[in-house]
Amino acid sequence: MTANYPIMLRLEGKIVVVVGGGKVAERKVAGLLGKGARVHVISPEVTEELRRLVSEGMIVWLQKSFSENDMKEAFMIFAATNDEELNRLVKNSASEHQLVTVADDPEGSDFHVPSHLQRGRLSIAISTGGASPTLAGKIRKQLEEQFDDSYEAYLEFLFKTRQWILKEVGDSSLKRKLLTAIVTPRFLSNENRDEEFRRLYEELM
Ligand SMILES: C[C@@]1(CC(=O)O)C2=NC(=C\c3[nH]c(c(CCC(=O)O)c3CC(=O)O)Cc3[nH]c(c(CC(=O)O)c3CCC(=O)O)/C=C3\N/C(=C\2)[C@@H](CCC(=O)O)[C@]3(C)CC(=O)O)/[C@H]1CCC(=O)O
Ligand SMILES: NC(=O)c1ccc[n+]([C@@H]2O[C@H](COP(=O)([O-])OP(=O)(O)OC[C@H]3O[C@@H](n4cnc5c(N)ncnc54)[C@H](O)[C@@H]3O)[C@@H](O)[C@H]2O)c1
Repeated sequence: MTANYPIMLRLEGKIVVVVGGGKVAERKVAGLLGKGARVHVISPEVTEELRRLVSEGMIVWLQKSFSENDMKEAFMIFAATNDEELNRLVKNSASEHQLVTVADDPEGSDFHVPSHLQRGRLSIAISTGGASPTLAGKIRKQLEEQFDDSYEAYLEFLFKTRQWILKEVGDSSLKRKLLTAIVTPRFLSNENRDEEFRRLYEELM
């Protein structure tokens, strides 16, 4: 088996085409919301939830059967109909430069959607390479407990404080000590991180 290459994609302004409007399409669309993508759903029928998103202007629905022209501008394509042959046609109609995932053919897909959890700037993705999406979901739930909501504020502190250290601290040994110290329990579970950082800085200076 050839290993997959994991990346975090930025979809701002990109057109993402979802062919099919059923339960799977609905889940994939849910994962795309808030990522800046322009989502186009191509399907004669869509679920109630997808209709709601259309009426709120969150996604565009082309109420029709799939044709090749529908995906000319697409950066990324989800073939998610309940028709195996049609899903394969979608894959074969795409250019080599378009990323296509086929809902019922992991081996024939360019990428898989991983299970995912987000805590502000922290993003954790889990993939089983198509072996068991259920296991991926189970691991996500375990990680959601380990990395709880408090990580969002902690990551903001790390971001801001790291930027400050990189800009203000010239001495490379002190810089390394500070960057290591902020990633310890002393800062993870602390209400007054900024104050604690000032104390640490004075200790190490
Ligand atoms: C992670 C997640 C993301 C998302 O969908 O956003 C996701 N599937 C999720 C759930 C889920 N999917 C299925 C079940 C029913 C139980 C079961 O079959 O296990 C459940 C469980 C549920 O519903 O809870 C059925 C299923 N899935 C695929 C097939 C086709 C096949 O295997 O041939 C079939 C059989 C269809 C049939 O019955 O014929 C294929 C794919 N599903 C993937 C992703 C990609 C591989 C990811 C990986 O392996 O890591 C891949 C390859 C392609 C892709 O879609 O990108 C999301 C978990 C969210 C979470 O809980 O966090
Ligand atoms: N990848 C995954 O995570 C995953 C999970 C479960 C199931 N699946 C597979 O995904 C497929 C879809 O499952 P589902 O539960 O969403 O099915 P569904 O029956 O709920 O939806 C199918 C959708 O395809 C649309 N469709 C049918 N013909 C079309 C055409 N010619 N052009 C455009 N749209 C068309 C229908 O209107 C409908 O909206 C199945 O093959 C299933 O095996 C994948």
